[in-house]
Amino acid sequence: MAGYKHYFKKNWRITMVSELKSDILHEVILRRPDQSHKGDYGRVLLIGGSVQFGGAILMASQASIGAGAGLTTVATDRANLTALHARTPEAMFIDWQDSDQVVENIKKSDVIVIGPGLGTDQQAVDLVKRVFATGTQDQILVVDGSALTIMAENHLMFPRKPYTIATPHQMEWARLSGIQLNYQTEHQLNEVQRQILNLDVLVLKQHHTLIYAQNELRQLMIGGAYQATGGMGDVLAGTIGGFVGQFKNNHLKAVEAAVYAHSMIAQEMASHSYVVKPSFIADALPNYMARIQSNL
Ligand SMILES: NC(=O)C1=CN([C@@H]2O[C@H](COP(=O)(O)OP(=O)(O)OC[C@H]3O[C@@H](n4cnc5c(N)ncnc54)[C@H](O)[C@@H]3O)[C@@H](O)[C@H]2O)[C@@H](O)CC1
Ligand SMILES: Nc1ncnc2c1ncn2[C@@H]1O[C@H](COP(=O)(O)OP(=O)(O)O)[C@@H](O)[C@H]1O
Ligand SMILES: [Mg+2]
Repeated sequence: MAGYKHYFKKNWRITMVSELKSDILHEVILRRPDQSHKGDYGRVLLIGGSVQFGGAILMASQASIGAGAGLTTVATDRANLTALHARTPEAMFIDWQDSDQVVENIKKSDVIVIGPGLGTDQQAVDLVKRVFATGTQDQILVVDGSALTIMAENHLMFPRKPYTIATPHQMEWARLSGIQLNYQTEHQLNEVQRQILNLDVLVLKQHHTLIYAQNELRQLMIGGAYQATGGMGDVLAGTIGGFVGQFKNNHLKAVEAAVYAHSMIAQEMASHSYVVKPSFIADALPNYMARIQSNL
C-alpha cells in the first residue's frame, strides 16, 4: 500500500453503488442538431504509439473517429504515419518529436487522450509531463496505458486543471495505487477514493469494470472474456475520447455510455465471434450509435 497517498488526496465519498444499464446510452446518444459542424463535436488529440506499439494508437484513433469525434489528431512516432493514413484517413498526424506542434495542438484540443502504446522511454515521460503541465480547466484528459505506468514510475500526480479520467486495468492500477490485485476489493478502493487527487473519473477495467466518480460507483455487468485481446482498452480510450468530445452536457455520463457501448458491441459480436477484434468495435460504433438514436 505504500506510496499511493502520494498520488491521491481529494475527498471522495461513494454514496451510490449501482449497475450501469443500457438507459445510459439513450440518455447520452441523442440526435445531432442539423445546424452544427465538426467543431461542435470535439477536437480530440490522441498521443501514443511508439514503434513497438503503433497499433495501439491506430486503434484508439479509429475508435475516436467511429465514436463521432468532430476532429481527430494523432501525435505519434513518424513510423506510424503511413499506416495511420491508410487505416484512418480521417485522422490528422503530428510527429511527436516536434514539441512546438505538440504543444500547439494540446492547447487547441478539447480532449486529450494520452497513453495507448505510448511506451515508457524518456520521450514518453516528457510527453506526459508536457500534457499535464499544459492542460487547462476547460479541457478533458483521458490517461490510459503506458501514461499510467509512467505516472507510477515517476511519482507523477494527475494534473489539477483538466477534467481527468483515468482508465487503468488492474495491473496498471496496482502500479499506481500500490494495492496489489488480490487486495483490490471495493473497500480498499474506497479507501483510495477518499484520497484521490485531481481525478474526476476512475474507470477500473476488469471483468465487470468499475467506474468511480466523486459520489458514485457503477459497475458494468455485460461483456466477457471474448474481450481479452490486446487493443481492447486502446479502443475504449478512443471511444471515451470521442464521447466526451461530443456529448458535453455531462462528462461522467459520456464516459459511462462509452464504457457500456464498447462492451455491448463486443457482447453482440461474441454471438458469432469467439474473440472480438478491438478494431471491429471501433468500426461498428457509428452503426450501433445510429441504432440507439433510433431506439432500435
Ligand atoms: N497492438 C498494440 O500496439 C498494443 C499495444 N498495447 C499497449 O502496450 C502498452 C503496455 O500495456 P499492457 O497492458 O500490454 O502491459 P502492462 O504491462 O501494463 O500489463 C499487462 C499485464 O497485466 C496483467 N493483468 C492483470 N490484470 C489485468 C486486467 N484486468 N486487465 C489487463 N491486464 C491485466 C496481464 O497479465 C498482462 O500481461 C500500453 O501502452 C498499451 O496501450 C496493448 O494495448 C496491447 C496491444
Ligand atoms: N474477461 C473479460 N470480461 C470483460 N471485459 C474484459 C475481459 N477482459 C478484458 N476485458 C475488457 O477489455 C479491455 C482491456 O483493456 P486493456 O487491458 O487496457 O487492453 P489493451 O491495453 O490491450 O488495449 C477493458 O475494457 C476490459 O474491461
Ligand atoms: Mg490498456
